[in-house]
Amino acid sequence: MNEPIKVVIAGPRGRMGREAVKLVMNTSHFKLVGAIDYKYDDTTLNEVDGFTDTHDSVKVFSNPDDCFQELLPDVLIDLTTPETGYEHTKAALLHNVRPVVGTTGFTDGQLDELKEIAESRGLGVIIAPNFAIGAVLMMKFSQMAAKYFEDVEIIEMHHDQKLDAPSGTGIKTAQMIQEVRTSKKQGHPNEKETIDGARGSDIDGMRVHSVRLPGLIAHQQVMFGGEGQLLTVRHDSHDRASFMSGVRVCVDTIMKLDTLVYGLENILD
Ligand SMILES: NC(=O)C1=CN([C@@H]2O[C@H](COP(=O)(O)OP(=O)(O)OC[C@H]3O[C@@H](n4cnc5c(N)ncnc54)[C@H](O)[C@@H]3O)[C@@H](O)[C@H]2O)C=CC1
Ligand SMILES: O=C(O)C1=N[C@H](C(=O)O)C[C@H](O)C1
Repeated sequence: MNEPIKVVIAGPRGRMGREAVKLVMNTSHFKLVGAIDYKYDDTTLNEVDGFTDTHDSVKVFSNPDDCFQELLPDVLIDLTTPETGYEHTKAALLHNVRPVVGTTGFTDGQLDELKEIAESRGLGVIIAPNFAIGAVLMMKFSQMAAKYFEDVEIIEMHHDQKLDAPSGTGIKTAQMIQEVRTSKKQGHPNEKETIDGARGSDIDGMRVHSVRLPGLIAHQQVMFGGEGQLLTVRHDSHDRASFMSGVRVCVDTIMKLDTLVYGLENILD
């Protein structure tokens, strides 16, 4: 029998991290060997609020280098914050650990740098702004529609604890649309914002609007306007469990990659 894939999770106490801990613990060919958390250094996960005795073999580290050096994991799943996630991803690669990154908010420069490190070491990295299969389809359907409708506005809606705006999904959707849409500055040429930000952010002339409200989880609506018609493509994540089948596919796939893949759509059949 093959050895299980040894996984470390960064951000285990977070909303996504807790789901990922469940996923890894409940997948027979994955083994959760460690966690990275800026608190609880040198403990085991069962000593952390909300975890149980079943987590007593999961070592917690605050320093990612110590974690990778001691545990020699195969894969890091990072679900933290933009700057921390970038540092963890880089550290993982330098220790020959393959990162599956759900954390959003990386800059283009950071993505380029991580790709270069990954390729120079022949290691896979997956950076997936959205792990939900439905969200990937929503992005692909939007890309299909954008071939025929060049006027598009993206409305992404999230819980009010989210740090980055626009969301990773909003940016990725705009980038996928950009691949097929003739560049266009939308709206009236003389349009003027009388209050800053009224028209949202601007990606290649498309507008991206970010809604943040308690009660929301993760939702996005892409609206296409044409003469006498409106097309809306929408996806809703009502539960963070919606992201976990994508995380599982990434952990399974990453062992076969030797470069950086940005977006789950690139590894799905
Ligand atoms: N790709 C996807 O499908 C999804 C991505 N996300 C992204 O995942 C990230 C996490 O989201 P949530 O779980 O909602 O956030 P959260 O705020 O609930 O969790 C973040 C966790 O990171 C931990 N953390 C912060 N700094 C750290 C450090 N230096 N070392 C170790 N841990 C540290 C915090 O303790 C916290 O537990 C965000 O960037 C979010 O945008 C969220 C949902 C889905
Ligand atoms: O922070 C979140 O919650 C989410 N973040 C990701 C993003 O920025 O797109 C994915 C999903 O929308 C949930």
